[in-house]
Amino acid sequence: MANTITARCDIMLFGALGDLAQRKLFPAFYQLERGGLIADGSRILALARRELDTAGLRKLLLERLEQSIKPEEFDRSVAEAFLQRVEYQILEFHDKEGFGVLNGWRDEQNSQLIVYLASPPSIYGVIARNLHSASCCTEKTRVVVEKPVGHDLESSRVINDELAEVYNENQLFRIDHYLGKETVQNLIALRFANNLFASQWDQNHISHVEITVAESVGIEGRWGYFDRAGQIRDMVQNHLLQLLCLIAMDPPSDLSADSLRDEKVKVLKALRTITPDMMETCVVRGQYTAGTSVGKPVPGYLEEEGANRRSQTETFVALKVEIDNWRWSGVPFYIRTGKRLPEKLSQIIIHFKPAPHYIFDPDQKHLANNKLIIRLQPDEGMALKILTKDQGLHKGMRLRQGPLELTFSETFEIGRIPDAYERLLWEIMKGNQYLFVRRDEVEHAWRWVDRIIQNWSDGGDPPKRYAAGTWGPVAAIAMITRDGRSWYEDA
Ligand SMILES: NC(=O)C1=CN([C@@H]2O[C@H](COP(=O)(O)OP(=O)(O)OC[C@H]3O[C@@H](n4cnc5c(N)ncnc54)[C@H](OP(=O)(O)O)[C@@H]3O)[C@@H](O)[C@H]2O)C=CC1
Ligand SMILES: O=C1O[C@H](COP(=O)(O)O)[C@@H](O)[C@H](O)[C@H]1O
Repeated sequence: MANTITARCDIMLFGALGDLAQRKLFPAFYQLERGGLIADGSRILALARRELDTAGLRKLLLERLEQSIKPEEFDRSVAEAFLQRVEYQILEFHDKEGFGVLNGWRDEQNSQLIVYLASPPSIYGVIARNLHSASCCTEKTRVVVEKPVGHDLESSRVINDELAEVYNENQLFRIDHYLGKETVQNLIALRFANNLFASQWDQNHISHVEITVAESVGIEGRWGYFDRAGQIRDMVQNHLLQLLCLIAMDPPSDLSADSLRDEKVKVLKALRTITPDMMETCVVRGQYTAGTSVGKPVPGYLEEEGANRRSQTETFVALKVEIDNWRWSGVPFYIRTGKRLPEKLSQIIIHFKPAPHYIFDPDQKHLANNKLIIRLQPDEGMALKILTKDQGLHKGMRLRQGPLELTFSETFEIGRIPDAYERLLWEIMKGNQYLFVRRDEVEHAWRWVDRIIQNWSDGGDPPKRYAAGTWGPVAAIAMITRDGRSWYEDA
C-alpha cells in the first residue's frame, strides 16, 4: 500500500461484537493503525445490544488482538493507541428513538462519517431508516454493506431499494472481500498492463478457462447460515462470478469505479442462462460425507453440529459457463468451488489454443498448448507453461513443458501481504468505490444464479456425495472429461 493517510473520519460499526467484526474488521483496523494509515482524530463507535461498556470492549479487543495477530506483528503500544479510538454504545438496531444518542457522539471536526453494517442483511433497511430519522447522515456519509446482499434476486432488490431510499449509489460500498485480495486486483494489472496478454485474450487464442476456489475447511460452526445459503449463494454468486468477470471483461477506459463496473456488468449480462436441459452437462452439485481434512478425520456435512440430517444443501458446485459475446464465443469457463476439499487453493488457469500447425512428435501433441496459471492463494504468483526443446543430443526435437515462474514473495520484496479487509477499509476511508460491487452487478449475478437454484428445486438430482478430503464428486471430473479436458493438476 502506498503510505497515504486517510482523512479524519467517524466510523459507526453496527454489529461490533459479531464474528466478522471481531475476526476480520478489528484486526484489519489494527494493521492499518500499525501502518500509520489512520488519520489522527479518527474514531470508531462500536454498536451492539449486549451489556458492555467502553472499558470492557477495549479489554476484550486487546485480548482478541493479542491472540489473533501474529506475534511478530503484534505491538501492544500500537494496539492500545488504536483502542483509544474505540468506544462502545449499547443499541438495539430496531429502536428508532435509541439512535438519538448517535448524533451526540459525532465529532464536528470529522466531516466524514462511515457507517459499517456488519449485521444481518435483513436489518440493513431498518438501520438505514433509523439513521436517517435521527439525522445522522449527510450526502457525504459512506455506507458499507456486507455480502450476501439478499438470498435471491427478489430479496436483494428489496434490500437495495431500502438502502436507496436513504442513500445514493455513490455512497454505498458493497463488499466482496475477494476484490480486496492483492492477487485478485493483480488480475487487472496482468490483463491491462501487459499488451502481450491483451492481444491473446479471446476465443482466437484461448480454448478454455478454469477457475478453482477450493477450501479445506467445512462450515466451521455456521450450519444455520450455511444451510440456507449453500455454496452457490455463499461463493459462486459473489466471489467466483467476480473472478470470472475480471478475467472475461473488456478493457475499461480507465480505473474509475464505474468504468470497471460497467465492463463487469456486460460480462454478467452475457452469461448464458443455464436451462433445465443443460443441468446434466453443465452443473454438478455435491455434499461432503465423512472423510479426512489435512490428515484428520472429520464428520460429513449432515453430521456437523446443529445439522438437519435430511439437508440437500450443496457444499460443492462445478459449472460449465458460456459467455455469449464475440470475445468468448465457444470458450467454456469451468468453475468449481467446495468445502472440505483436499487443500485451500484458489487458482485460475488460462488454457491457450495450440499453434495452428503441429510439426513435432505426434505422441506429444497433448502438450502443445500454453497455460497461464494464476495462483491467487496460497503461494501467490503465476506461471506461464511454455514448450521448449528437451535438452540433450539423444532427445532430438522432443518437447518439454516448463514454467516461466513468478512467485511474488520470491521476486519482490513485498513483506506481508495485507488482508483483504485492510485494503477494503482503507479504500472506504479514502472514498474509492472501485473495489466495491454496484447494485446492478449484484442483481445480474443473482438473476443468473437464481435460475440454477430454480432448476434444482424443480426436480434436479440431489447433491452427489463426495468424501471430505477429495476433489468433489466424480461427476465434476466427468463434466470436464466429456469435453476432452481435465481439471489442471500441477505436475
Ligand atoms: N462472519 C464472516 O466471516 C462473514 C460475515 N459476512 C456478513 O457480515 C454480516 C455479519 O456477520 P457475522 O458477524 O458473521 O454475524 P454475527 O451474527 O456474528 O454478528 C451480528 C452482530 O449484529 C448484532 N445484531 C444483530 N441484530 C441486532 C439488533 N437487532 N440490534 C443490535 N445488534 C444486533 C449481533 O448481536 P447479538 O450477538 O446480540 O445477536 C452481532 O453483534 C452478515 O451480513 C454476514 O453475512 C460476510 C462475509 C463473511
Ligand atoms: O465469503 C466467504 O468466504 C470464505 C472464503 O474466503 P477466503 O478469503 O478464506 O478464501 C468462505 O469460507 C465463507 O464460507 C464465505 O462466506
